[in-house]
Amino acid sequence: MAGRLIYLIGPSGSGKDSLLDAARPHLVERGCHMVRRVITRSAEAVGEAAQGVSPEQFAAMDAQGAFALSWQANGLSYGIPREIDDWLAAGDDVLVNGSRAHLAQTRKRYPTLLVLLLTVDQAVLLQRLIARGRESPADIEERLARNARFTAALITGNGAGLFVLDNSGPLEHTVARLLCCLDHGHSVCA
Ligand SMILES: Nc1ncnc2c1ncn2[C@@H]1O[C@H](COP(=O)(O)OP(=O)(O)O)[C@@H](O)[C@H]1O
Ligand SMILES: O=P(O)(O)OC[C@H]1O[C@H](OP(=O)(O)OP(=O)(O)O)[C@H](O)[C@@H]1O
Repeated sequence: MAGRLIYLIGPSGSGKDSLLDAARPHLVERGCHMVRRVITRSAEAVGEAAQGVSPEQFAAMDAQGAFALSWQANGLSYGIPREIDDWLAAGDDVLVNGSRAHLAQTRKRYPTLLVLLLTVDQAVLLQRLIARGRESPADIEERLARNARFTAALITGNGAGLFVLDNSGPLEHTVARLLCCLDHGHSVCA
């Protein structure tokens, strides 16, 4: 039986990378894979341990079929390596750091995917983006505007198969709720 694709989405700065890092040992324990994304962001940029490539390298990898999923956002290209399909075919769960804008296309390819929407209060989000110090003030403003366009529409329009995880509080609470959702389903873990 195919494994579950778990698609973690949420605004930049909501804590997706932090959550993945904190949950990693628990996910590994459950046999759930995580994958390093390929991003046209310099390797020096603070943040997740992504594989940084040039736009030309990304285009070449894409053309060779290196990605199960790929998208553009925030002036960058993102790729999810195709090895996730081998894990899913082997019956293993896979958790990926996804894109809200790409959700509809992802659903077409993986109709049974489980969507986890990480949310955080907009004021908290601003503080976290500033504290992270990765983006310029203009880029932060752009990310906040993008967030405002998405979150409400996602919650109202995509009820089925979409679990909301709030990360405005301590990260340990969010990790516990994530694991509860994966182990028992959302209704048990409200
Ligand atoms: N629950 C939390 N409480 C406090 N700070 C957090 C929490 N979750 C994440 N952060 C901080 O917020 C910033 C953005 O988190 P990050 O994981 O990079 O978000 P994303 O991957 O969604 O862009 C980081 O500086 C991180 O340390
Ligand atoms: O369509 P959206 O939901 O807005 O997502 C667009 C991209 O932005 C985020 O990456 P980003 O480069 O900001 O990395 P981060 O998540 O680590 O901040 C997210 O992981 C997506 O790759």
